[in-house]
Parts: sequence; C-alpha cells; structure tokens
Amino acid sequence: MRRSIATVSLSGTLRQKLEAVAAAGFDGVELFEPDFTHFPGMAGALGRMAADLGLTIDLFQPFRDFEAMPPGLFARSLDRAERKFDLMQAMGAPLMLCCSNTSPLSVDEPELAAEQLHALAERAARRGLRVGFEALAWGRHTARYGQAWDIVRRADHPALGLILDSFHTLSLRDDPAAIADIPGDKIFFLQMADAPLLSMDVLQWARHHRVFPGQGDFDVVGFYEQVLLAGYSGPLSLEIFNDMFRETPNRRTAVDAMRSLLYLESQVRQRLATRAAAARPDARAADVLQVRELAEPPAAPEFAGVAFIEFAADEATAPGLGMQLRQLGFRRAGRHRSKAASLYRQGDIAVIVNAEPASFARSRFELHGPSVCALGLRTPQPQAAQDRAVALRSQRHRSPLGPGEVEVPAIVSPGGNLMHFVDERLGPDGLFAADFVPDEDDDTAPDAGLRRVDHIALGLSLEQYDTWTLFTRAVLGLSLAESQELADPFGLVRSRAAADVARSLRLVLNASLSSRTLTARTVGRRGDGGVHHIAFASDDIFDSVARLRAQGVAFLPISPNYYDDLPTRFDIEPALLARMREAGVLFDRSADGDFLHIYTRAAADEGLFYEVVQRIDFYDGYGAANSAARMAAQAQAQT
Ligand SMILES: O=C(O)c1ccc(O)c(O)c1
Ligand SMILES: [Mg+2]
Repeated sequence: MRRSIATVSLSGTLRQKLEAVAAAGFDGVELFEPDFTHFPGMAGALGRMAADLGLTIDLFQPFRDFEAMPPGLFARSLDRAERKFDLMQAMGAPLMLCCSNTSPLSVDEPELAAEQLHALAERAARRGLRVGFEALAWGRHTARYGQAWDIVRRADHPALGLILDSFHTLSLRDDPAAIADIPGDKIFFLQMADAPLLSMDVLQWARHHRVFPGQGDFDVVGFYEQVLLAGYSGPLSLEIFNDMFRETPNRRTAVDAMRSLLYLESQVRQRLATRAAAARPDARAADVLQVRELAEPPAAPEFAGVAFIEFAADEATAPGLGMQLRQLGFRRAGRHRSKAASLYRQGDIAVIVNAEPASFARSRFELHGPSVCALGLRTPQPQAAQDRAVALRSQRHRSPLGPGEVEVPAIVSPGGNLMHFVDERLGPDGLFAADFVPDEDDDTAPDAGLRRVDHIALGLSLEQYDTWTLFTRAVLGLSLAESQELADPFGLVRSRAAADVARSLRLVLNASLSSRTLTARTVGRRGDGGVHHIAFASDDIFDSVARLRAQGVAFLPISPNYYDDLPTRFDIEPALLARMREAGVLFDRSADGDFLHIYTRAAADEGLFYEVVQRIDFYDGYGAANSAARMAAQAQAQT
C-alpha cells in the first residue's frame, strides 16, 4: 500500500511540506503545480530533493481546461501539455492529473473529449508518461465519475485512465456503487477527502472545507470500499483543500493525515472481511489485492468511565486546589507513595493534585498554571487501547515508576496532555490502593452527593478541532454528535460531543470562532486541548446544590427572565420551576428525558469551572440550549 498526499493539503514552503510528509511516513506526494511554480529550483532538483527524503512524486496536478475544446484552442493546449511533460520527466512524476474542463468555451461532446484525451495520452505515452482524467463536481460538461469513465473508455488508450476523488462524488450525492464495475487497472489514481455536510456552492465547499477522512460527514469508507472492489491497487492519496490546514503547523497536519488514512484503511478492511465471510461470500471482496496491506490496528477499546482527573500544581498552588476540591465535597483520601501528589475522592470520582517537581505534571504546570494535565480512562483493554493509539500515530508515554506502583499505559493526546488507560479489573480503588497511602483529612467537608464524572469539556483552538474530532473517533473509537454553534456574548463557540456507546465516557470539544470568548481565553491560558470545565453527576441536584452552597461554593447567577421563558418552551410543573429558580438550576428536555444542571463561577484566576448535572431517564445531551445562558452569566459575573 502506497500512501500519498497532495502538497496543497499542508502549510509551508514546498521543502517544508515534503519534510513533514516524509516524517509522517508517507511514500509519495501529488505535486500541486503552484507549489512548483514558486519553488526556487528546477524540476530535476525537486525530484532529487523528494528522493532524498524517501518520497516519490506520484502525480503532477492539475492540468486544466483541456478536453472538449474547439480545434484552435486544442492545439495550443497540446503545446501547453508538452511543457508540463518536460517538467514531469525532469522531476520523475509518472502521471498527470487532467481535471474536467470548466471553461465556457468547452463543448458538450463526449466523443470529442475522448478524441482529444486520446491525443494527449498518445503524447504522454511517447515519453513513458500517463494521464488520468478526473471529473470535477463543477466541471462544465463532465461532473460525475460515470461521465469521466465513459470518456476514458471511448478514448481507449493504454496511457489514459480515470482518477477518482471521493469529494466530487460524495458532494454531488452520486452513488459510488458503480465504481466497483470499472476495471481496476483503468483507475490510475485515488484521491480521498471528507467534508462536513454544508449546503453551499460546491466549488467553495471543495476549495475551503475539505477535511481528512474521519473528520467530516461523508461515507468515505463506502467509497474506498468500491474502489478496492474494482481491483484498484495504486496509491491511496489525500487531497485536502482547507483554509485552516493552510496555516496549521504542517508536522501536525501530516500526522493527522497519516492517522486518517490508517483509520480509513482499518475500517475498509473490516467491511471487506465482513463481505468475504458473509453467508454468500463476495468473491470480489476475497480478491481485493491490497487487503493484506490495509492497516489493522487493535480494535477500539471499550470504556468504563473516568478513573481519575489529574491536576498539575506546585507547592504554592496545590493547597488552594485542595481547598477548592474540599469545598466541592471531596475528601483527601491519600498521599502518593513516592510523589508529591494527593488523592481526593467523592463517590466514584478521583482527583489527583500532582505537585511533584521535575515531573511531566510540573512541566505542564509551568506552561499553563494549575490545570488538568492528565485523564485516566477506565477500560478492560488498557494495553490494546495504548497499542491502537500508537498504531494510529499517537505518542506512547512512560512515567517513571516507584517500587510497588502499577504501570498504566498512557499516551499523549493532541495538545500535549496525557491520557492513561486504567485497567478496569483494578476496581474503583485498585490503582490508588497500590500508589497512595491512605491519609484521611481531619477537616473534611461533607460529601456533596457528586457521584461520577458526567463529562469533561475541552477548550480547543479552531485548528485543533478537526484534530480532536479525528482523535476521539479514530483513536478512542467514540462517536460524535453534530457540531453546533453556541453564542457567547463575545463571539461564537463551535461545540460537539464525543461519547462511547455505553456513555461512560463523554468528552465535549469546544473551539471559539472569536478570540474574545471565555473558551478562547481558556485556550490561551490552559493551552490547546486543556480542560475547560468538568461536569459531575448527582442523583439529586437540588440536594447537592444546597450542600455546596452551604460550603461556600458560588454558582453562576441566572437571569429571572430565563425562568419566565422556560414554561413558554416546556411544560414544567410549577413546583419544579420554582425550585430551579430558587436554586439557579438550568433545564433542558429532549424526547429521551430531562436534564438539570448548574455551573460554578470560574475561580477568579483559573478559568476552569465545574458543572453539576442530573440526567433524568435517557437524556443524552449536554444542555446546549442553555450554553448562551451560561456564557452570558459568566460574562456578567466578570464585570
Ligand atoms: O479545485 C480544483 O481546481 C481541483 C483541482 C484538482 C483536483 O484534483 C481537484 O479535486 C480539485
Ligand atoms: Mg481531486
């Protein structure tokens, strides 16, 4: 399996792009011609540079506005092609991408298009080169792969084949099923791109909003499956035009790119295995040439809740964090055997405050101040979870172990915090029993009835939003809800939830479109991928709130207008409404159940805040409808 990527997909100079692509383990690139036009060297030098990095130049693109032209223009286009063939030969690129004509001068005559492409292929063949024809979704007369294939078939030249691009097919909601009937050796190249479902002009959509497979909403797996069933055995390439990727540091983009391909391959591999094993086995599936070359990471782990949340602190800030936790009803349950770390417990929740000098936590503290630096996720398959993450290009993390301490497989999540995979078989206390010496406080505050972590919300920069989408989906195997845009008084916040099937692990990804929202400021202080707020579940939110208020916890004040509005939206018992109004509790309802929740005020210097939630019946959301109430209250609480 050769993996490739178009140079247009990354930021940087051409040299930097190639270096990033090579470092991420790609075999080749599609050279986007404008990258070459501004390259300070000749084609031969570029070819040598790529070769020195261990990369091939698999394709030269795009050659535009060629087929179905009136004769005068056609002759000129052939001359233009010869100049490009010169370059391709000098740089060692064997294949030219010719995209379907968008010129108003082109004519709707497939026979003419075929004839002219035949002539182009003949010129290419004389030099040992090949041409691939790709239907652009906005091509003047050829927009669908079926039309492009019809022209390629009519042209009938061995040096002319089809180029497929998932974006063009899926954006037009065209059915990829007929791809499987195209002879695999006539498909010369495959470009994969995903995209969010948007209703907009297809050219704008294609040039600005493509994302890597697994980051969008298209059925890219179904598309790739059809291409493999056709018998295609060429490179699997990414071609992503995306405004954000043009500015994101290219090393990060290249890792996301590789992760997306490996994830795509693993999903297709499973589909093909299912077809081959079906009651009436699919002979073509069994014959797919590349199936053994498709990536096969260990299966995504199951989760069984959040085992712990770890704060980074130092000697000066650890006591303050401890006080805050006590106020929230946690008791100090132990001190670490070998590190300057304390354990706080309430219900099933465990919070570690780590002030160990010269540790990973301290390095995060130095960057971001007191903040969450690691999450422990409980799973029956901790080693497989880590192995999958590493197979999908996450970094393994090893912490120094003291005597008798339990080794917990860990990885670095995007943005640099840690994720530990804690063996479920250790039980709720097992990990802590080994690592922490029991040490109950004397001055413990009363338990506030917080039972478990309901969800953890992360603050992300916009450029990390797609990275986290792919990370949660591919590495953690979570499923994602739709993105929503929430109104902070100082700008919009894009938000989507990721959760496991059992709903034992819920992460909320928040990215601000503005630089002035609370989310944006959290990212500035806490770093990209930092924890923005933590929601704890209570079985009786009113009781928990009363206890917390008695401990001096301050909650966000909610406008009386909110409570006047609620009964116009929902049929709520007056007694419940009165209780909510009095307690400052917010309300949401879906077809599955109700949701009661409340937010603490952000500690003045921290940014981080807490939420208490109560899910009734099978409510599965996060009260997004109340986020505007929350953000307005936060803005007002700060003035
Ligand atoms: O947007 C374009 O022009 C363009 C060019 C080449 C491609 O392969 C493609 O999918 C789009
Ligand atoms: Mg394309």
